[in-house]
Amino acid sequence: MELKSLPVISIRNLKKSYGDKQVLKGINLEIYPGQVIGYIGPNGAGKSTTVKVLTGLINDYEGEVLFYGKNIQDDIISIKAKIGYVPENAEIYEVLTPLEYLDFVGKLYGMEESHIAERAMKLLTAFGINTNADQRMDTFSKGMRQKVLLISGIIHNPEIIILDEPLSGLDANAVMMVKELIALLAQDGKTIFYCSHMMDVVEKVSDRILLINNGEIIADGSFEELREGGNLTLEHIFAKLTGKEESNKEAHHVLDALK
Ligand SMILES: Nc1ncnc2c1ncn2[C@@H]1O[C@H](COP(=O)(O)OP(=O)(O)OP(=O)(O)O)[C@@H](O)[C@H]1O
Repeated sequence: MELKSLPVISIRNLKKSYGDKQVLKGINLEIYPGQVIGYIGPNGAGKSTTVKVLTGLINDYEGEVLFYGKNIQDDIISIKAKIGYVPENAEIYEVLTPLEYLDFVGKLYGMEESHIAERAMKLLTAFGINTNADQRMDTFSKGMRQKVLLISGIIHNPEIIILDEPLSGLDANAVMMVKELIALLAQDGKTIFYCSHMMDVVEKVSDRILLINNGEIIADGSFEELREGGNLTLEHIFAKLTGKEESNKEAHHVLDALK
């Protein structure tokens, strides 16, 4: 893995607890420009909690998080302007149209009004929903809403893009398009931090995969490195490293419980 210049993000001994439950147990990471990080782990492992720390939504943690060498706690406003964030289960203002919503988001990022409308229309066209630009989003399908959310995360052309399950609800064509888009954004020098349970997608789009389990990073490397010369899929590597190779047995237990 080629490491370029200074890290965009440095996480040092990050710990986070909810009450007396520690969910991040001392995470250390350096993330470099242009990297596509696939952040994977079982349900409840701590992925969304990490993302919330990185996006400034959680600030009662131990350890340090630096963006371009600056502590995020010291300069969260200017750091937020450089980040595009697509949250999992985001609330979207459904009574608005995509153009109204994107205008609102663009203004939050300090974009010029004329610039927002032009870029929003281009992005809506690229995602194939330009004909719905003036339609209220409470009439939208799940995938259409997800596309608007994705657009709202990149409309200000951020340097760092943080995606929490961005493909949820998207059809196969849109998934392919987003996969290609992630690769192009990375070629363009953007740094991408991407949480997902879709192992086949993570395997293809990430140049570095981080596996978190019980609040600790237990694997860090390219797909080839994690495979260690073997021919396992990422799904198998995930099961092996998280000690869940018995999904077959678990499925039988569920069925037994119904009898
Ligand atoms: N606001 C909260 N209050 C208390 N506990 C929380 C809170 N948010 C998350 N947790 C707990 O922290 C742990 C990590 O949750 P987190 O959402 O980070 O996991 P995740 O890896 O994103 O999981 P998933 O894959 O299911 O989305 C879980 O045990 C969860 O119950």
